[in-house]
Amino acid sequence: METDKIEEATSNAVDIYKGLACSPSVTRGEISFGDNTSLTTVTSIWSQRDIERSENVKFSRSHYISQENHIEVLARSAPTELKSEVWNVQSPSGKLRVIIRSVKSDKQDEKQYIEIWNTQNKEKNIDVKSLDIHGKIYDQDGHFGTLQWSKSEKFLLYVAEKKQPKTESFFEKKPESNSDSSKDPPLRGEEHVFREMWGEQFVDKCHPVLCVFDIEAATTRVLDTTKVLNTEMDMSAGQAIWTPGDSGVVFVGWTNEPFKLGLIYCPQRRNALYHIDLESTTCTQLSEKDKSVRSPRFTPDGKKLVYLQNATYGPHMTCANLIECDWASKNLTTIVGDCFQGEDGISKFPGIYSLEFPTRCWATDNKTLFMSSTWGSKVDIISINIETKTVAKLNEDAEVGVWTVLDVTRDMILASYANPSTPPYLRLGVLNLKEDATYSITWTQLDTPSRISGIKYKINTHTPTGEKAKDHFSNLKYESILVTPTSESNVKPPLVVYPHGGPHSAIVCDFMLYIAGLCKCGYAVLLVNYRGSTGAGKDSIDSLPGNVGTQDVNDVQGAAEEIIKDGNFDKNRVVVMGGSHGGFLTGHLIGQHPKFYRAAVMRNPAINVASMLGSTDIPDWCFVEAGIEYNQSILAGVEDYKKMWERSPIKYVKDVTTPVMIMLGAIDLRVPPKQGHEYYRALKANNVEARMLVYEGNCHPINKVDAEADAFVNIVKWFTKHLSSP
Ligand SMILES: CSCC[C@H](NC=O)C(=O)N[C@@H](C)C(=O)N[C@@H](CO)C(=O)O
Repeated sequence: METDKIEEATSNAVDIYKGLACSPSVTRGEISFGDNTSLTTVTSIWSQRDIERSENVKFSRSHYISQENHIEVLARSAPTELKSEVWNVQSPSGKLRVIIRSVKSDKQDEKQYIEIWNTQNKEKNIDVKSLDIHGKIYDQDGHFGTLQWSKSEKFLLYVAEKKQPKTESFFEKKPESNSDSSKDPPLRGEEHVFREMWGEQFVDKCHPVLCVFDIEAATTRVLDTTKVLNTEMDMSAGQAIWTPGDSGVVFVGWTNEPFKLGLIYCPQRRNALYHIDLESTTCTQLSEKDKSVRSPRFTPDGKKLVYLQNATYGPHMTCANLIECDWASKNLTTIVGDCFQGEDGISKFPGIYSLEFPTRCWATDNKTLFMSSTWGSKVDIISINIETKTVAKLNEDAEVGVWTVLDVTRDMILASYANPSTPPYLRLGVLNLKEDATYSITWTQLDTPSRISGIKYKINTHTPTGEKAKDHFSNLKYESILVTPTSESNVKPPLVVYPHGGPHSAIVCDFMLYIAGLCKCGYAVLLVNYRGSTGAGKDSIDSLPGNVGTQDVNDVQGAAEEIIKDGNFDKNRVVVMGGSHGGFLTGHLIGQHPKFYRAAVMRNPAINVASMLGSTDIPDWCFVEAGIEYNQSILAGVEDYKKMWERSPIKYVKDVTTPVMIMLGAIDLRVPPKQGHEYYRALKANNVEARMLVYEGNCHPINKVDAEADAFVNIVKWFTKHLSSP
């Protein structure tokens, strides 16, 4: 009986996952205008899981739109699969396009090409290796990657790996003396020197440099950014943009010394904004010292430069400030500063929580920009007027979900919208300037949304109560999202409690494959944005470091007990799952509330912060979240290790009775797999049922198509097994 039930549930999970995995996500969108200004083209790039090929397939779509009186979709192109495109960027005039193509040979060695296309054909194709001046061109990695046309359309600006000298063994036969010794001789004995890279998922990114490609000459110049005023700066460069008139480049520079910390998901790394003049090659720092900056953008008239900034070190993601640099005077002004929740809760503007501005983000007024920003448990479109320093929310309250601004040009805005029951779809809007100098948007759906039936969701607001209100941040509110199956059955669905990772991130009302899948399998899912999550004010974020393992655990448990008290769920059919810091919280929840959860699943869990310190690419995280101020010269002492252990789930493993399934990415550099092994051994030592899955070739997210699919079905199987047993 029980086995049949498990088999049936597993088979059902496979079918449900296969169906939902076809939902594509949009990665880029661009509005363009042909010669005929009445015709507008929207080009979008999508990514879709292909389980049979076990890869994410990329494809493009086009919508052809008339906007005579209103926006009307005249035609849609069929999806076209994009093979091997790393970048695809149209020139400012629309007459040219550059594609960076990466082709793998049978021997799996990768070749890259710079392709220049006009509207008829491919004009140029350059083998990057033949330039012999830099390594691999960086992709759109969200931190370094850049590909920009100069306004003149004669040059390209991109980021590539710095060229490395050739190396050879000490024992290599020396060349004949008459051979050409002018070439750089290979360095002997350097083959095995450790080259520091930028951590998790950036293992091939060690030293990015800025490159300017002359299209006519088909030659590249690597910019020297080592001399900042009179100091020698060994830095990694990225996020580069042309200055007005193409006379220089503005870029973000990360110091490589004293050592590199993991960069992905960590926009608090110490860096600065620099300007290099292409004629004099002088390099000057634009931004304040000891800050973390990102996403520089010039106004269309070139008079102002804006960028996002927050404190360095400390919580890895926090409230960002919008800084304006007057280009003529280089004077800096804070346009939007830190925002706090205080007594008003999350209803008022909580501050800017975003990794970047859209590539094009300005209205034609040269002073209003549009961007997406996390606001509580959703993502809204906000406008920021840099003249009046005012912020406004653009999307209607009724549409609670995730709005992503993809492109803004000629007072048109392209965005995608999604929510837990609706995969992302495109909306094109016209910006309408109102009398109060703010904007409204008239939207047109470019596609009919493919809503998934049987799923409903709502946002709940929580305030710490009772025993859980003992900490001195108990005035701060926090949210959860309850995603529920809408089946007519009067059987109460089992509840999955799901704390997010980070901890300074947020789960938002997006379309999430696992959550939709669990819901279609009959589970309700409670996604908890505990205090310390982004999108709820800087005071909320600052409340958590030093209190992990208690405050966040109490918030998740408090939300779960509140929801169960409403009577819609059976308190004997509650399970818990989480990844990374969410796995950390899962361990705490089953250790501190041992009889509350029937089963648990952890993905790459942080188990023992003390033992993680020496092997993670984010040692700063171990200090900061344990409440210890960090800088890169700090060395942990006994008391530091004690504090880290005290805050870790391993401290409570002796009280765990809940069966646990651990899923590990074998090449995870963020939370090394040995963390999961440590917990697995401790559970087995205490005769607690434990199952461990190790996914070779997977990093911290475990998001390779086959691994992600396998993990989902194993999760459903694990929960079914332990909810079926008495
Ligand atoms: C975007 S939040 C994660 C930022 C944090 N980075 C630096 O400190 C981090 O990687 N934390 C992990 C321990 C973690 O919980 N990661 C989350 C979110 O990426 C996860 O679900 O993997």
